[in-house]
Amino acid sequence: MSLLDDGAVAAELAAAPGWERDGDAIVRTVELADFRAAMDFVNRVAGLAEAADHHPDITIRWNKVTLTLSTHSAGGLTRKDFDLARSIDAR
Ligand SMILES: C[C@H](O)[C@H](O)[C@H]1CNC2=NC(N)=NC(=O)C2=N1
Repeated sequence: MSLLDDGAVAAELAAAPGWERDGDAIVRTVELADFRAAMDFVNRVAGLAEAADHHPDITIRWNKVTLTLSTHSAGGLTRKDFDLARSIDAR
């Protein structure tokens, strides 16, 4: 999986509202109704991550879930990150 250059990252981000670049990663925080809803969301993300064999870093703070995506094997952002971001956003 090849790294996206800055222009390609900017174009992908423009089509992925809610996601922001943070260095070699993209980050999104989703706010749910409460902790249980946050856990349900995380479990849906887990299913998508396993299906894609691509796994976000996940931080849970009561009703807020922060997802951080980067392709560790490539050392930065690839299509895999944006493909997973889109599939998460479709839920
Ligand atoms: C063997 C397996 O395909 C790799 O370890 C996968 C698993 N999940 C992964 N997730 C992420 N975010 N980056 C990776 O490079 C990665 N590699």
